[in-house]
Amino acid sequence: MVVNKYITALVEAAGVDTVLLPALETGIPAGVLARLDGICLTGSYSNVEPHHYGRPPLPEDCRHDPARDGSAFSLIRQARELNLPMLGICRGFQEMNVAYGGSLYHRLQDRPGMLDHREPEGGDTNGHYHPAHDISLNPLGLLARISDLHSSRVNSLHQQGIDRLGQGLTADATAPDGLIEAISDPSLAFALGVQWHPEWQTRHHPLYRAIFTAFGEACAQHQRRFNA
Ligand SMILES: N[C@@H](CCC(=O)NCCCC(=O)O)C(=O)O
Repeated sequence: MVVNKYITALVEAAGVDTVLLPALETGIPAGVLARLDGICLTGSYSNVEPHHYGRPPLPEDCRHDPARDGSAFSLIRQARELNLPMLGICRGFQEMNVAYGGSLYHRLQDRPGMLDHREPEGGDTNGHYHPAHDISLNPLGLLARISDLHSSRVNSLHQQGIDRLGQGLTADATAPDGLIEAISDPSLAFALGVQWHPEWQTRHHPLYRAIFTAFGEACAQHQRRFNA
């Protein structure tokens, strides 16, 4: 399943048609991605299983999704091989970092000096996706290039976060507590991951809209080069 806000942002702000791929623990079969022009890895309340980054299991009450892990890591590997545009959001951002050999912190709110990055308790959905903390953008990163911004304020709905940055990734933005909030792979045409949720009401957030617009442009360029 996918929450409709992702589809709305992809159609309205990226201008792309969408297909949903299944979560398969054995991964997405080779050849599927050659027929696509980009992939968007969405958020999920489940967590990447720590054995993927060499850490002990999380507590029993933490939600896992091995099928999602299997699909995501096969999609990221194939997208890198094909230089297929890739946008990772929240869990998708974390999957990208792990796929590049990075690792994750768990329960950021329990770590000294770290902000509580979870969504506010109670309230309505709009409140959950309200801007929660500032980010500083790396002027050399993809995010700064596509948004022309030095800083912004973003929503926050997560308790895991990047510990070790994956090999070959650039840290494109950081939170006030130093947590990496955006990553990119400069060796690919377009590979961007963000810890927050830019799919939420892209019409009202120029940074969020710029992310999807740039992703859509990268997909269109890929189609012109490879699938015309
Ligand atoms: N489980 C991870 C990732 C959290 C995440 O993706 N949250 C958003 C889910 C709802 C949505 O898609 O908006 C973590 O806790 O860090």
